[in-house]
Amino acid sequence: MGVEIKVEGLTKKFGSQLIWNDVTLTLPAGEISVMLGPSGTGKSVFLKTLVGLLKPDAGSIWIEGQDLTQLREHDLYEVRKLFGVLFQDGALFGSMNLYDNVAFPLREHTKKGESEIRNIVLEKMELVGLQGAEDKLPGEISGGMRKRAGLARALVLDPEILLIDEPDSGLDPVRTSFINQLFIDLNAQIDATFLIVTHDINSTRTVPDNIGLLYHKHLAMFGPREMLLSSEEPVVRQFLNAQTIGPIGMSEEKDADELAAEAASGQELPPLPPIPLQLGTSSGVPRRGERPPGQWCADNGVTPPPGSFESHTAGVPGARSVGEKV
Ligand SMILES: Nc1ncnc2c1ncn2[C@@H]1O[C@H](COP(=O)(O)OP(=O)(O)OP(=O)(O)O)[C@@H](O)[C@H]1O
Repeated sequence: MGVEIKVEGLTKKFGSQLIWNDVTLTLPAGEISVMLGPSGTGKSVFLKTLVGLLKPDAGSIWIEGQDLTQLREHDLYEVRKLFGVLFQDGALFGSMNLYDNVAFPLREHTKKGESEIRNIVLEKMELVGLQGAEDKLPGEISGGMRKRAGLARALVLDPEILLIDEPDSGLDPVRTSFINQLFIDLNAQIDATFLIVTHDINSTRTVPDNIGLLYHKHLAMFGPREMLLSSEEPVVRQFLNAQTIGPIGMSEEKDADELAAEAASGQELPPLPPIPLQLGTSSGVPRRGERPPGQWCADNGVTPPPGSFESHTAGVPGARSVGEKV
């Protein structure tokens, strides 16, 4: 399970507004990738394009030998079954209880009977820690529970690919850590390919196998976590370390005057912080994309910042970091 997604030269416009141009990347099968980018750079549009809800203006999306951008509506409908999508607010139907919300894709897309549906719904609700909440309405539960219910619904068709839009928006840091741990554990368990859009730097530094950054209408970089976290490329370095100094300004790109003033005042980017350990699964089973800490750096002749791979900063109790003794 878990399929590779190969994106080649993807371009999206709305009328004359270019959103991003010539995006090329491969989401490795069964791994967790994170997509970052300043607000408005088209991260959600990217997810919607991958799942075929929006049509790109150019480029290809290859999944299992088929280019999604060339499929007719009927074939696209079939390929969409490979995807589970978790939208920002869970996108639940307000008038349906959680059970019916989670059961919805099964009733809509399969011919399964109600007793089989019941088994699947209860299994997925348990997987996300929502057992006992079946009768609640979305309006009666917290934002974190709504996200978990949305996740349970995204899982009922056993997706090969999970697209997740800002799972941490509106969540406190503890709940963010719990949902991150849930993604890592699920990924190890169901072996789907994950793409998570987030603004949370802490999560980005510790959760994924790969990181991408959309900036100024293009993909600035995409690659293994250690590659991005050790990158000296100013945009990547500024974003991943949440700095104000660098090319990204309040309105996305600083103008020449702002950059000149920064240079004249002698402001420089602070040194790269240590690369944290990647978070492990809570059971201790290896992650799908697990590699020894520092391997990418060693393979590529990159000296990681001092103090790298000594600890992780966004763990939850009981969570094991890759490389930490169990
Ligand atoms: N259906 C649409 N029609 C026209 N313009 C759209 C449509 N959907 C998105 N846009 C525009 O595309 C741009 C990117 O939007 P998108 O929501 O993908 O950004 P984002 O990077 O996810 O932002 P944020 O981090 O704030 O959620 C915005 O300028 C938005 O107004």
